[in-house]
Amino acid sequence: MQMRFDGLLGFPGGLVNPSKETLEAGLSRELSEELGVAIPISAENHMESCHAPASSPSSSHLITHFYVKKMEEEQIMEVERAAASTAADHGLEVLGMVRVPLYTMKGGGGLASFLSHSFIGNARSQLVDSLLRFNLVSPKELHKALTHSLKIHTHTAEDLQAALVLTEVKRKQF
Ligand SMILES: O=c1[nH]cnc2c1ncn2[C@@H]1O[C@H](COP(=O)(O)OP(=O)(O)O)[C@@H](O)[C@H]1O
Repeated sequence: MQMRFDGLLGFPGGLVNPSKETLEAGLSRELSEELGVAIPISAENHMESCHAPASSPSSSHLITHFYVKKMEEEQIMEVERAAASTAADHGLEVLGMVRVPLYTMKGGGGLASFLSHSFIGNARSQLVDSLLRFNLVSPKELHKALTHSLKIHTHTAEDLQAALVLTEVKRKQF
């Protein structure tokens, strides 16, 4: 996945005008810009399509098309290297590629912690669905990780409150 320009986690991709190019050609183009390498995409890689949640008036008419492509570890490492060195969007639209930890540690580190971050649109559900569909994590493990994520989320809210108090003290000083 990637850290987007807006600080949210999401998948590489972008806007495609279907009257100008096919969805797969558009996705390959976007991947070249964001990952720095050409990755062929075919209709077989298509997983699902749905209306994008209306976060802004312009996004209310968008349909998201989700694709998954399996790659060898060496290919993934090549993508990671290119994404940080040759990708046109690096440091602008994309702040960095991130791997998804597929393990959960006792204290909730790993997948549970990863899933408690903030994601764009329904990217979290797309991730969970893919992990289940490709048997990368068992339903039981995922259930445990998500339950733990909810607990981490509560803790994060408390932590944010504490950080907010810090700014209040500073605000009164200036
Ligand atoms: O990885 C993703 N998963 C699910 N939905 C996404 C993802 N990335 C973007 N979206 C959806 O598409 C909308 C437009 O995304 P964005 O503003 O990032 O467009 P762009 O990537 O073409 O610049 C978002 O509001 C969101 O609903």
